[in-house]
Amino acid sequence: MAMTMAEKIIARAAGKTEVHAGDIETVTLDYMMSNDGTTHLTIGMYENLKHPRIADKNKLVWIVDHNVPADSVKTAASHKKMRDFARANGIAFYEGKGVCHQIMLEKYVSPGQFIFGADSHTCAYGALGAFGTGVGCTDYLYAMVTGQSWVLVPKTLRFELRGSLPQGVYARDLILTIIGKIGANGANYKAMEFGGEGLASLSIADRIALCNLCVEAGAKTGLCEVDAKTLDYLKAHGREPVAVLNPDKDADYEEVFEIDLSEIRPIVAKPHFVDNVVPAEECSGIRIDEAFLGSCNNGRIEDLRVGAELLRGRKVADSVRFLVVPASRAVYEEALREGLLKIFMDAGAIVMNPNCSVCWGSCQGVIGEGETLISTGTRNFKGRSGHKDSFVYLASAATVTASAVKGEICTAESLTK
Ligand SMILES: CC(C)[C@H](C(=O)O)[C@@H](O)C(=O)O
Ligand code: SF4
Repeated sequence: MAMTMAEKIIARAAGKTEVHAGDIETVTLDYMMSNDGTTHLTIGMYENLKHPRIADKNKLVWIVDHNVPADSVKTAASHKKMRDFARANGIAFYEGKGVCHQIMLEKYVSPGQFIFGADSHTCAYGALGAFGTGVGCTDYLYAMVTGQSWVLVPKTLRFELRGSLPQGVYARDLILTIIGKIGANGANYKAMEFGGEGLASLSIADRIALCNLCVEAGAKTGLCEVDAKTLDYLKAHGREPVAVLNPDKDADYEEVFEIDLSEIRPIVAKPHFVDNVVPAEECSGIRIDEAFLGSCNNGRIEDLRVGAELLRGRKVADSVRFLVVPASRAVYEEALREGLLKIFMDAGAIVMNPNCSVCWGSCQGVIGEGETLISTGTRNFKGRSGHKDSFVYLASAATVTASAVKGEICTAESLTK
């Protein structure tokens, strides 16, 4: 029987020729990523096990990215716990090198893999045709000890993309449009699969932004079909695909959405929910105190190029703190080489070290009572980026940068008019 991408990848991980939505399978993990959000808790549980053991240390990747460099004595202690454990057990360990998902995509993820991350946005790995999904630290611990876990094979929503995005419209606008359409629970425990001729027009950076936010519609994972762009990206990063597992033509989808990319427009998600989306123009004139360009969703070199291009010959408004945070050290170095960081600094932005920054909202750049942030981060929940009585709007790199210049929410198009 025909299979979706999710079914094919799970079948491979389960060592079977066929699985289908609704089956429960035991799977072998290809990688298990964990960050400083919860790893200290995992270690605590591990140390209480009667027979602690690690199934395969080479499959573990631990990354300190949320609160790095440490912002308190408490954080320093939990980082130390993670660092010491990683060293003692030979676990790949990164600290201050970038946001976990960006590092995974640059260095580890390959099509066909089944990957756990102790972080909800692990679904981003579908940009490269891998099944990535977020788990809590108890499930992580089980996988770390046994090398295996279980998965209920999800149903799939298919997104058939046509055409290409208009100039000045980005993958962030596309995924916010989709989330607005299906709602924050619209894909609960389902796979969101992206294909169709329009996919070819989306870069790998676009596909990462697309898959990364699928969890904000409740999805178990996001998946893009593997094509020449995927293989080029892998090659450029020195990797081969593990298995190209594109869906069968007559696979069984719960629903198929036809999306004409040329109809997508700049979108803003208003406080305090990601599916609270409106055309960006409807937010015009809302005063902002801070703007953030970064995160695992939009902190790649492509996003920094968009921001820097808009800032050429312009200044950040006096009333705005504009935080620019490359998603990884590789992105930072590339931005440095291309002269983008100089453009940001000359315009008055604050360029910071690669980390989750104010997307996470407990490290740096947090906003105060009554303040408003426009952000390329992933979430705008109440208190997400600072005080419980503050406001977070989500938008593309272009809308965020244009708003930083104007001091109020505006589209890049309105700035250049
Ligand atoms: C800290 C981590 C567990 C959390 C997540 O699971 O996503 C964070 O990265 C987030 O974006 O809210
Ligand atoms: S950048 Fe934001 S969404 Fe991504 S891992 Fe960090 S806190 Fe989570």
